Amino acid sequence: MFKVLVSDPISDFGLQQLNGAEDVEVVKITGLSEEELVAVIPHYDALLVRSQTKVTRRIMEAGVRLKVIGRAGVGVDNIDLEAATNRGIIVINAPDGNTVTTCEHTLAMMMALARHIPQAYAKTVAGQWDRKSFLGVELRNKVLGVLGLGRIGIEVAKRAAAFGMTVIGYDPFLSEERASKLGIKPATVDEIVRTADFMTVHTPLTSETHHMIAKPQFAVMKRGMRIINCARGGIIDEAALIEALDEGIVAGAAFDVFEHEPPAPDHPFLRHPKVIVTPHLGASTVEAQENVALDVSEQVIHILRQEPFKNAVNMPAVPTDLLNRLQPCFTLCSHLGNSLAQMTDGAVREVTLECSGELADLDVTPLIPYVLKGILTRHLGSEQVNVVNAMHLAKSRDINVSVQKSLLAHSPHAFDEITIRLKTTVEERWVTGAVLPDAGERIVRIGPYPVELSPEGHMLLISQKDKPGIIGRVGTLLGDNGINIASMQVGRTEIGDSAVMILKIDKKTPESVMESLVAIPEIKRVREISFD
Ligand SMILES: NC(=O)c1ccc[n+]([C@@H]2O[C@H](COP(=O)([O-])OP(=O)(O)OC[C@H]3O[C@@H](n4cnc5c(N)ncnc54)[C@H](O)[C@@H]3O)[C@@H](O)[C@H]2O)c1
Ligand SMILES: O=C(O)CC[C@@H](O)C(=O)O
Repeated sequence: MFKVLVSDPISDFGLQQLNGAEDVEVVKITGLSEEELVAVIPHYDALLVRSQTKVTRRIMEAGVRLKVIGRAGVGVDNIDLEAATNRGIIVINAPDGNTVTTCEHTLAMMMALARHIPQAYAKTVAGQWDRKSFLGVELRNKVLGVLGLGRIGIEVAKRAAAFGMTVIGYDPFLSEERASKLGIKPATVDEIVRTADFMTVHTPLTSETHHMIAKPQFAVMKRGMRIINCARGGIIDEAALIEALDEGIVAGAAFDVFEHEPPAPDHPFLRHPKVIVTPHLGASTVEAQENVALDVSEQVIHILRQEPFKNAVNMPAVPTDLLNRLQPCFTLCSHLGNSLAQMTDGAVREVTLECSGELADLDVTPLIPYVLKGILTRHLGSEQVNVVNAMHLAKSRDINVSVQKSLLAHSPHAFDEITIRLKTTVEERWVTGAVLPDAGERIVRIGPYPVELSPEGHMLLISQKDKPGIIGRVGTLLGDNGINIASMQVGRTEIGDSAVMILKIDKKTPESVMESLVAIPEIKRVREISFD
């Protein structure tokens, strides 16, 4: 039974799939301190959060069973991603579910700012009929500058056009072509601050976007600018903004997010007459909360059941079509990597993935973590290595990883082949595998020797001279020691040259038997290979 802890308020409707799963137990405990989370987390396989819970390294270190952290929303700045990756914990988010909701909140803030709605409301309900203090401005014919044209920024730009606004924008990943299709005029940050009437930010908070709008930008800003931030506190320098408001450079600001949340009671935004605020409500609609909860619940179940999943933040994104195409090869890659590591001596220096057949024309890099997981498990143990941290572990050990097109441009067979080459400090070896249409996973070559092996159980891999009588001697030796041979294959390249003998055996071979096998003069090397 998998245990899932939900530590922030998350839509019950959205959690129904988790609640209904027979193999999952969901526990909801909100408002826990770090200390309290550290105490309870060892019992859980998954943790589901919104933005309140800060998932620290300490919590992850205590989470000995923790496999996945699900963020019901977009931003993962409340999760220590590096710690998660190091510990092999998958972090997933729900990037699409709250896009429109947050875009609509941004527009609501922009209109409230243009027409002083919160200030006018406060005065009206306080009994004052003040029609003079709240002269607003129209959005029509104004220039809106959008910083960050991802999911939310683009939705904002589309709707702003309907108000008759001219939209200019900056995003390092926005091509001229896409911008023109969306009716957005590309501009630099400098051009935006100098020319826009309204400006809204929709970037993540990164070292690059931190204080992206600060003193130097306010110094050249168009007078009367109105600024909206429904993305992340810290993108706009709060102290510099207050100065710019007081100097009359900025006419008003609408903030949903703060550098520190919740802001201190004496935060200047909370009493500035030109600032309107909401308490991080951008994603707070029934629809968005259901969407994000449904998304993360579904993915968490997939991850716990070891099924293919999407939206991992600490793993490269793979398009669904490609994922479906590569998915049958994932375990094969782990098995190939694992068997190769067991047959190779020395410290791993280089790993190469070569594919033939249809695979040769695809981006097969998503297979690499599976190969590395198989290889590294031999030395680091299966508890320490998984597909999330395998790349990180390889990098930190200076292992060079590459993908090459197979020298055989096309597979000699009707199926795709995957070859893994491993170079260590002392030797280079390679194995080839395939997922056969009728038989499933198979190792089809060990080095140059053709074989057909299902990667399971225990095998003895014996390198020998191709001479008569050796098979009999090996069989007798194993039989005398009570080791049953389930099947045997022999591979050779040329008669009388070197050959390999692979014996599937029912149990592990004692060290003394291994020594006796190596003592047979024609046998060059013996390796036992076990699959979990
Ligand atoms: N207030 C809320 O409740 C709420 C809700 C949802 C999302 N958000 C936040 O809104 C922001 C945007 O979310 P999204 O879903 O659109 O994300 P997104 O990833 O789709 O878009 C972010 C865009 O920012 C761009 N970007 C990155 N660095 C930039 C830079 N230096 N200059 C200009 N552009 C840059 C990226 O290229 C990307 O296109 C995030 O910070 C997210 O956490 C807030
Ligand atoms: O959980 C929330 O309400 C905030 C969500 C928002 O900040 C996000 O990044 O998705």
